[in-house]
Amino acid sequence: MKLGDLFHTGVPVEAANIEIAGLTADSRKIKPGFLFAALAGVAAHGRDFVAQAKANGAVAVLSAGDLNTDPGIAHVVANNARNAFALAASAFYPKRPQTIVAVTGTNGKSSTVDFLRQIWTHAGKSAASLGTLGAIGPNGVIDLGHTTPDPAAVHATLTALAEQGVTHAAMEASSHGLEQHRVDGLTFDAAAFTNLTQDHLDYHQDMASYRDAKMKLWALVKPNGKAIINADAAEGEAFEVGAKAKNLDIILCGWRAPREHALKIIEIQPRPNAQTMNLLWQGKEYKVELPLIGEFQAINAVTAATLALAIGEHPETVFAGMEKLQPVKGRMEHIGQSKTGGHVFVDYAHTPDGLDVLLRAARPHAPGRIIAVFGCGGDRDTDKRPKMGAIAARHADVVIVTDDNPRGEEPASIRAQILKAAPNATEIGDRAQAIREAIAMMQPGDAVMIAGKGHETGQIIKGVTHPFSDQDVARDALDAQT
Ligand SMILES: CC(=O)N[C@H]1[C@@H](OP(=O)(O)OP(=O)(O)OC[C@H]2O[C@@H](n3ccc(=O)[nH]c3=O)[C@H](O)[C@@H]2O)O[C@H](CO)[C@@H](O)[C@@H]1O[C@H](C)C(=O)N[C@@H](C)C(=O)N[C@H](CCC(=O)O)C(=O)O
Ligand SMILES: Nc1ncnc2c1ncn2[C@@H]1O[C@H](COP(=O)(O)OP(=O)(O)OP(=O)(O)O)[C@@H](O)[C@H]1O
Ligand SMILES: N[C@H](CCC[C@H](N)C(=O)O)C(=O)O
Ligand SMILES: [Mg+2]
Repeated sequence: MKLGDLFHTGVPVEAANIEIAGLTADSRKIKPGFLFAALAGVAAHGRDFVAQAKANGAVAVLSAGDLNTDPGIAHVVANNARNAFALAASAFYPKRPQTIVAVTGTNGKSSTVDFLRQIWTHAGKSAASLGTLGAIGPNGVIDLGHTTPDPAAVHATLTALAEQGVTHAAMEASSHGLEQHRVDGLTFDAAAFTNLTQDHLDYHQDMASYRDAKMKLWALVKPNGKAIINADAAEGEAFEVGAKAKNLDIILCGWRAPREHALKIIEIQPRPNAQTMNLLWQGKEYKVELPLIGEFQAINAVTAATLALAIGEHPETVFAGMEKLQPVKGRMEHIGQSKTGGHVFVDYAHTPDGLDVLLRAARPHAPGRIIAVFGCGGDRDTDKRPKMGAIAARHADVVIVTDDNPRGEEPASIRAQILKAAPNATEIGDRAQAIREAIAMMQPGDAVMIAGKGHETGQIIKGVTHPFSDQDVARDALDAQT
């Protein structure tokens, strides 16, 4: 593709015909014939890597006009270089599934897009989900590295999925992704908002900026497209106001949804391995046997179903698909039963609200005690730590504070910040040891809730990822019981 075909403006006339073989914002990924997007970031500025990009074969560079020196290759200048990079990526990778929807919110995105992929697949569609768990399609999983990866990866992956025959894609839109224009260049048929509670205040200045970042999603929905909003969610009303301002067709879902133009939850009856739901859609009540536990997963399944209905799927097909839903890896995942009869679960709760919701969802499965094992990630929002400590102290009977991904921080210091609000908790830094001790102390009716790492297969300590799986450690501990 020619450089002139990638940008509306900013391409020097004499450079318009340069053949572009690929594009990236990472100088280390440049191959001969590539365009390098030199972007200003949090930790570095791409302009410092132009020389490396050229050495690797870059033939053109995109910037916001802030390179400070002449790059010596074709130079495209755009006011908003991140947006221009995303639009160029969408032009470079023009193929995509016919129907694309996005999900934003603090918690529940991965679960919702996974459930939607399953509902679509059940309805006979070739479907994919993209997000924290990778791009999952009929041909397997493509690792994405991020919940919402950079624009080149977003568009390349959608093109790869379209080439596999995928017609329906559901993707997570993280606040970082929206703020950094990672999904610009896409027009969604529908988008959903799950909830907004505290997270990522290390990156967004405050809750208002965090909310504004998520709200950017509405601007990427097609004119008169659908906005699905969880009516029970914190900040749901603000998102309704935002969607109205963009003239979107709002469809609410949840307990507090109205009876019209909404998917309303009438009743949920929890069972040991399932939940019976009564749902109201277009004046008709449907009884759905949802084979999942945890009310939050019922809410996410309802959000996914609303997206499918909004796009025009038949209600009978959608509700039948809900009855076939498989759990999502690392989301209230049942690992096994102890000899004493208690249950062990692995979950990805890594925010105050996530932990609160998880521990309350655990209660019906724990006639005995709830034993919580969790920590907090390093180089992330520090303000979450005491809040999560207090929530664990309030809702769990036994709290073990351990390490999550300490990353560049001192693990003991992260634990101390949690323990300040959970003074009766036990501190066991070694996560495997913490899980083993929790399982060893189980008595009849107890539930062990291992939170924070969910599907993750590694523990990041000082820049090195060590293989680690909560599931494997818990299974080994259960197997080793005498
Ligand atoms: C804060 C943040 O989101 N940072 C992401 C962002 O970095 P940045 O643009 O600030 O880049 P930077 O590191 O300052 O570097 C500036 C520029 O120089 C380039 N560079 C840098 C080094 C080099 O040798 N050559 C080079 O060209 C970089 O590619 C970048 O374009 O863009 C980079 C490239 O895509 C990401 O790797 C990086 O993710 C960091 C590592 C990260 O941890 N991000 C997490 C917090 C994140 O994005 N999470 C969200 C939300 C998760 C959720 O809650 O669901 C996600 O969507 O995954
Ligand atoms: N609807 C919900 N409301 C509150 N908490 C939820 C909800 N759904 C999931 N959670 C909690 O959040 C955790 C993460 O869920 P999930 O992976 O679906 O969210 P996510 O938004 O994709 O997270 P991330 O931002 O890390 O990608 C779950 O393991 C659970 O503890
Ligand atoms: N998307 C989240 C995931 C957090 C997972 C948790 N295990 C941690 O490392 O804090 C983040 O990158 O902030
Ligand atoms: Mg996710």
